[in-house]
Amino acid sequence: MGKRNAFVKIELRVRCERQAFAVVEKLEIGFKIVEENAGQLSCVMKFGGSSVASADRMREVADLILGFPEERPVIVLSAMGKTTNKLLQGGEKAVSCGVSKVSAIDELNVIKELHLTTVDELGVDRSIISELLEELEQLLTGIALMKELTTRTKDYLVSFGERMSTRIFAAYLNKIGAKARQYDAFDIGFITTDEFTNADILEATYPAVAKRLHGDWVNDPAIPVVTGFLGKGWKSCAITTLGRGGSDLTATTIGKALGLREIQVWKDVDGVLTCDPNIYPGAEPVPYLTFDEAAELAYFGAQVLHPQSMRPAREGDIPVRVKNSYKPKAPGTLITKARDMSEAVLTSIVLKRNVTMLDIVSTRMLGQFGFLAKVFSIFEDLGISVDVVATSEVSISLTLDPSKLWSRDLIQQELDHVVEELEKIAVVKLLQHRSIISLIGNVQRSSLILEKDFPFDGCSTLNM
Ligand SMILES: Nc1ncnc2c1ncn2[C@@H]1O[C@H](COP(=O)(O)OP(=O)(O)O)[C@@H](O)[C@H]1O
Ligand SMILES: N[C@@H](CC(=O)OP(=O)(O)O)C(=O)O
Repeated sequence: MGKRNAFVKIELRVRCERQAFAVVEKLEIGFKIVEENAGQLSCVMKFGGSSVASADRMREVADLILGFPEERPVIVLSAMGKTTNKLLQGGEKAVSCGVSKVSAIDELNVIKELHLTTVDELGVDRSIISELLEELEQLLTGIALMKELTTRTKDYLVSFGERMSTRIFAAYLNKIGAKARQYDAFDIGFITTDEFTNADILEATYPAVAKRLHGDWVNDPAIPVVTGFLGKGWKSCAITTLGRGGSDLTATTIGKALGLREIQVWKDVDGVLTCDPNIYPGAEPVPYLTFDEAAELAYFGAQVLHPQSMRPAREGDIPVRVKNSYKPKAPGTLITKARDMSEAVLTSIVLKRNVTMLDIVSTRMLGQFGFLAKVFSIFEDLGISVDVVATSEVSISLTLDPSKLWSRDLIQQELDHVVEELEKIAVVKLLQHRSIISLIGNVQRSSLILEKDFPFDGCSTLNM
């Protein structure tokens, strides 16, 4: 089958969104085409908000990228600094401030100031973001008029951060003579579920993104600068986001889509550390991790990586390197499929806060079968995912996974509903605002880890 025909077929499938993710064999054609041309775009470099927080930082990041002339990277950027938080805070204020006060919202003015100053300091044209800034103010006015901020509107609102940072950075690269092209992820095939604020990437994304980025590169090579964090809902066709920190997932998705050699995520720390440096400043970099370890770590609360971001990298078997954009020479952390575990004992300690716990006890079920099945079918019916579970014959203690919700807190209404349903079969105790401390270590040596961390006098040696 000719290359062109193959792409036409894939495009038809992508357009027909309802069927798109069911046609796995078509994806293979897409990957083969990319493989034929391997060696062109070589890696992904993702820079988080702290790495592109100002004009100076953008200059440094540009120097860093151009300091690897042998690479032909795809660049993925987050919003500048704390822009996403500011957009959300601005949106919340707009709900209650009244239409006439929108232009005075502090957060709107801070965002305008930051982006216009950056544009001016980098010497690029203000016109690349002026329309977006106007559209942002109009959106906030719309929110003020409606007096509501839905999750769909939230996603549209926060998209301005990445849409502006990528436009500014691509314009700057062009200005200094490194030909670059800006892309909005939602326009190049990032197709997601319609779960606003926490959408999942659908399979149809991979061939669509590969086709667009690879096709443009072959026709007219220019460094692609892609918005992290954003997608397009497959039913709604509206802008979606991949959950907080979702630009890591954008990067690994592009890495897999194009079958690239390496995915680099550049942060403001020396890689993945032994624990959160905000809790223990003595945390040290972990040189090597497996995809599974990194996924566990992210899932159980290490803010450094998006919980879903390891999946595409693992599926594509593409190494992920976590590096410090402030200290590019630091070795960082290399995440791969396997590593030498012979010396590994305890790799990292992770804290997950604001966890909701349920103690479910039913003595009526003693000696009966089906208790666990009944409990879990309630969670299934209510669409709530369970995190950690400990069971005995008549009781279950479990924690609920808050990661599917923007605020990382289950909303009270949902909890009341769960408890109401469970109380039909058991006595239920709800414990909120708990924490989980997870030890990510070598499972083969778990007894040694427990012996060292929890000596039998009952005193934990954990120092957190
Ligand atoms: N185990 C950990 N290792 C490294 N950083 C961690 C860890 N746990 C929490 N962090 C925090 O994660 C931050 C980096 O993640 P994030 O802010 O999402 O980066 P970026 O915005 O640059 O992508 C660090 O500044 C650090 O404060
Ligand atoms: N800007 C988004 C997406 C993101 O990935 O950001 P960062 O890379 O700065 O964590 C957020 O703040 O969630």
